[in-house]
Amino acid sequence: MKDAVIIGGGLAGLSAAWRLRHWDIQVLESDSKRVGGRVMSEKRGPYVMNWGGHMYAGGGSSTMELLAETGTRSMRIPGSLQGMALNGKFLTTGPVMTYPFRFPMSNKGRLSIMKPGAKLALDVLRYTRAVAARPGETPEVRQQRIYDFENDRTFADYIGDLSEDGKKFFIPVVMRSAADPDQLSAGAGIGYFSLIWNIGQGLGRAIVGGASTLTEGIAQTIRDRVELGAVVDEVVQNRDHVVVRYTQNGVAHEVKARTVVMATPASITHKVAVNLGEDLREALSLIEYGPHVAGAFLTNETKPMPYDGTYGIAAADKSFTVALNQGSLVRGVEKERQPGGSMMTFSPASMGRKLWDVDNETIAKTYIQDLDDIFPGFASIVEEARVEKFEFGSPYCFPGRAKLQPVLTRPSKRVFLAGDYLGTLYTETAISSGFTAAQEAASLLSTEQQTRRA
Ligand SMILES: Cc1cc2nc3c(=O)[nH]c(=O)nc-3n(C[C@H](O)[C@H](O)[C@H](O)COP(=O)(O)OP(=O)(O)OC[C@H]3O[C@@H](n4cnc5c(N)ncnc54)[C@H](O)[C@@H]3O)c2cc1C
Repeated sequence: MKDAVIIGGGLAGLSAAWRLRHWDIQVLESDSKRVGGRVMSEKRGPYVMNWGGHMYAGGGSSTMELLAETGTRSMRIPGSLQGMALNGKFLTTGPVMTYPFRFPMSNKGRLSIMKPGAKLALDVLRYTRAVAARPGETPEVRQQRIYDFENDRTFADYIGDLSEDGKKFFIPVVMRSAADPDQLSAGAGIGYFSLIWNIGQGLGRAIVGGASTLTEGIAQTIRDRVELGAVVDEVVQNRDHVVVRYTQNGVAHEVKARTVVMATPASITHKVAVNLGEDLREALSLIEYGPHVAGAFLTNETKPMPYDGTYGIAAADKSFTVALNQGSLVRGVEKERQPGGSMMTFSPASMGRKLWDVDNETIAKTYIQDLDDIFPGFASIVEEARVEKFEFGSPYCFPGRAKLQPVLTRPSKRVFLAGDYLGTLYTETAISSGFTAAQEAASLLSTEQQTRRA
């Protein structure tokens, strides 16, 4: 019997595995080629091509703890996070509040942005005050308050009708959540503006050598205990052990464990963990994810580019909502501009759904064309391009999500849940929930070990 079986080799599962590595563990990952899940990057010389999570939490976070424990280096993301391309102009500096006056636009268009902009600015202040950490409270209490903020209506209901210019300005920001404005809660939408306008607060670091350095590094440490291509079909919790059934290379397997960490997306956990409490299984079935389609482009320019010095570039009227200059990480440490670069684009929510059935090569061409519209000449410098699709791109906070949180996070017996759907900070939630699940499993294992010895 294993001490712990960890199901899912994404960031949550690997964080749990890392903390449980001194026990007799096994990690079961359905992908037959790689661990990492929605963390996916590949190195190309000094550059990194990236398709998944790219911005990580800083000081005081579980992410920083994991990076320190695993000896993984990170850096503050260099470059502006507030680039924006609209109506043929690219802005990258100055307060975002001044952008409506600096983009080419009719006065009527500008005026139509002012009213929702002012309303949002006030509510961002209210949000920032409401969600600030309070002395003595646990992270769980704060998390519940974040979910509770304006959780009774959608962002579309909150913001009301927007002009065409207003839509270009506000909707791409909200859609980065992987939800459309009529799916996302008003509070989560306001939270996104708080994140963007307060620039980098929360997630502002990058992993040196690419995000997969972290996930592959952990997998390497526990390599003989990671099973790839192992699709878990059923998890049954019993009084003193858990039975895990999985299929690998067409062969059915069964493994017994004292504890299990379920670090799969919520809908898979719902399907597989067949005898968790009914209310918990129902809560799992209600979690919503939006898709992400992501493109990565390695470039071979030999001269400075207009986006040097900018990391995040919001785009309106394009096939992606945001372009992320991965080359910025090299720019931030070089003395002289070196040749080459790396760009990432992504299309969340309905934009991703629109591209879902289009073949990846065509999507890559569309992305390149759109990047070329913003940065003329871009198409001629692309050396390598690849698109990846993520069905469970990101979980998002919808109206009513807040009331599921107590059920999802209540203490369990032997099956402990982990994954980004348990909170609102994506990779940071994945890691912290992995740590919590590992701690609960280790605590039970230690108690039972002492009982057996006694
Ligand atoms: C394009 C994109 C950009 C993003 N950008 C950011 C960002 O900048 N910052 C940020 O913080 N977050 C970002 N995210 C989100 C972030 O990547 C995720 O929050 C995080 O990686 C989730 O980790 P996880 O372990 O919870 O889930 P996953 O990574 O989904 O891991 C779950 C694992 O379970 C495996 N699995 C599924 N079913 C089974 C089964 N039946 N049996 C065994 N294994 C199974 C999967 O293959 C997967 O490896 C982004 C995501 C995408 C797609």
